[in-house]
Order: sequence, then C-alpha cells, then structure tokens
Amino acid sequence: MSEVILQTQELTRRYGHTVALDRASITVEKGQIFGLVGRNGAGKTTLIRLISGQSVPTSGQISLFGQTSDSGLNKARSRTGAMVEIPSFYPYLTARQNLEYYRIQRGIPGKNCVEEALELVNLTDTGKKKFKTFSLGMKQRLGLALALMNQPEFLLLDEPINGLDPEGIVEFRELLLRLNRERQTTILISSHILSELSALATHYGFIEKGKVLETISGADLREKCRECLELTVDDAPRAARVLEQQLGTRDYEVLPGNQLRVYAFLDDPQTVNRTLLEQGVGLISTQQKDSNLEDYFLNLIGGRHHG
Ligand SMILES: Nc1ncnc2c1ncn2[C@@H]1O[C@H](COP(=O)(O)OP(=O)(O)OP(=O)(O)O)[C@@H](O)[C@H]1O
Repeated sequence: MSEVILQTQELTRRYGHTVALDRASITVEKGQIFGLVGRNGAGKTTLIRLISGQSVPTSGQISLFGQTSDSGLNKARSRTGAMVEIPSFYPYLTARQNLEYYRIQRGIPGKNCVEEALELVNLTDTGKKKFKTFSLGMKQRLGLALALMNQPEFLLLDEPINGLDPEGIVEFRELLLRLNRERQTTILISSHILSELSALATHYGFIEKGKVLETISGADLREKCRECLELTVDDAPRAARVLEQQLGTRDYEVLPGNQLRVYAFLDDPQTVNRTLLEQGVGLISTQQKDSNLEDYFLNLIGGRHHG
C-alpha cells in the first residue's frame, strides 16, 4: 500500500443545530486525485476547511502526513496548498505583486517561487494588468498559483472549476494532471458535477448531507457504469454455459438473484435473447443498461429531486 497522505476518522463539524459534516471518514493516498462529489450544501467546503486548518472539528480525527496532534498537523499543513475560494487579492496590484505580498506574509523563502507559480498557471505575461481586470479564469488560476507557491505535496481545491468556461476547464484540468504526473502532487478536489471530475479523478468520495456515502476507485466506478445487457433468467449457471459455449463470450458476470450482465453483443441483443431461449433458458427480463457517471451519483444520493 502506498503512503497515506490524509485520513479523516468520524470527522464531524456542527454549526449550532446544523451538522455540516457528519462522521466523515476518507483516506487519500499519495499520488491520488481524489474527487469529492456532492451537491451544494453537502459539506465539501466544511471538510476541506477542516483539513486545511481554517476551521476546527467538533469531533473526530484528522491525520495528515501521519500527524494527528495540533502541532504535528500545523507542520503537516505547511506541506499542503489549499484553494477554498478565490483568496482576497488586492484589486490594484498585478498578479506578481499579489503573490509577492502573500509570499512575504507567509514567510515563504526565495523570490523564484512567485515566477515559478505564475509559469505553472500560465500567467507570466500579464505584466502590468491589475487583478481587478482579470477574467474569472485568470482569477482562479492566480488562486491556484498562490496555493502552489510553497510547492505543496498535497493540494486541496474546493470547486476550482466553478465558473470557468470550457476552454478554462480543459486548461485547468491539464495543469492538475501535469502537477500530479510530474511532481506526484496528491490532489483533493471537490465539485458538485461528477462528470467534471471524470477526466481527472483516480478516486471518488460521494458526500450528501454531511455524510460520506461511498468512496470508490475510478476503475471500479467505470466498471459499475459500463454499458451492458442486464438479464434476469430462471437458471443463471445454464445461461452462463450458453453464453460461453453457444455465443462464444466470457465477457459477462453473474450477479445474485439469477442476474447476468453481458458486456458483449451490445449491438445485437436479439441474438443473445434468442439463443438463450433456444437453449431452454427462461428469460424473465432483459434490458440494455448504460448508467453514466451522473446517473450513478444521482442514484446514490436518492435521485434528482431528493431533499
Ligand atoms: N460558518 C457556517 N455557519 C453556519 N452554517 C454553515 C457554515 N458553514 C457551512 N454551514 C452549513 O453547513 C452545510 C454544509 O455546507 P458546505 O459549505 O460545507 O457545503 P458544500 O458542499 O461546500 O456546498 P457549496 O458548494 O454550496 O459550498 C450547509 O448546510 C451550510 O449551510
């Protein structure tokens, strides 16, 4: 198993009667891009603020780079970078001046880091342009540059894609992939749109009403959402034999309840149905299933109109 960067255990945060985060347990390992997916108000920001130390938990534990004590966590947090919302940059300062201000304020040594961070987010040629004239995409990228200035090993990003145009989204995604590939930066990124993260995340955590409902690897999620023919039969072992011997495919799986998922013959389901019937398999139901990622998420949290 690779190094555990973050582990939260039963992490809870209440605001008065509101339980913003309810016993949330997640684990993020080195090199992962962990997508935290949940609707507005689900608790994503609360979780990220607790991890980055901007808020304190009501109960539960955070382990960051193996550190759990207050002083240990403080030290560990110097190895992280966080973008929870666009930081309050000075409107009349340039990108460089704003970063330099924060570099000094945070005591980050070496002036080079400003230029390096600007280069990473592609903002080196903004020259004398003042922050107040930046597009939203540029503001987001400057926010990311600030989070990157201390060369973090672990990056926490709360809805960074929100409000970006399609081109901005692609650029932002490529940058994160590059950081992950070239610097092995581990990333925790939240979004309320699962498909936004699907080209990025290696792992997912689904959160709703403060609770982490499921964590799953990207590979397992894709497998669950794979297009298939879902058959309910009266005799699954017999149906499996027909699939292998008559139809020559092993690309299927048998589920409980005499159900089978067939990943072959997607263009020709009739052949499967006919052959099974010819071989004496009773076909109770058959349907073509193509659950996309968004449907999966909506099913998990109980539907589009839920809550
Ligand atoms: N400082 C606070 N005071 C009171 N309630 C809060 C506070 N911060 C968050 N909450 C409440 O906690 C719940 C979770 O909010 P949170 O901001 O973590 O959700 P989110 O998933 O990040 O949603 P969004 O994308 O809308 O920010 C919400 O019901 C919210 O109203």
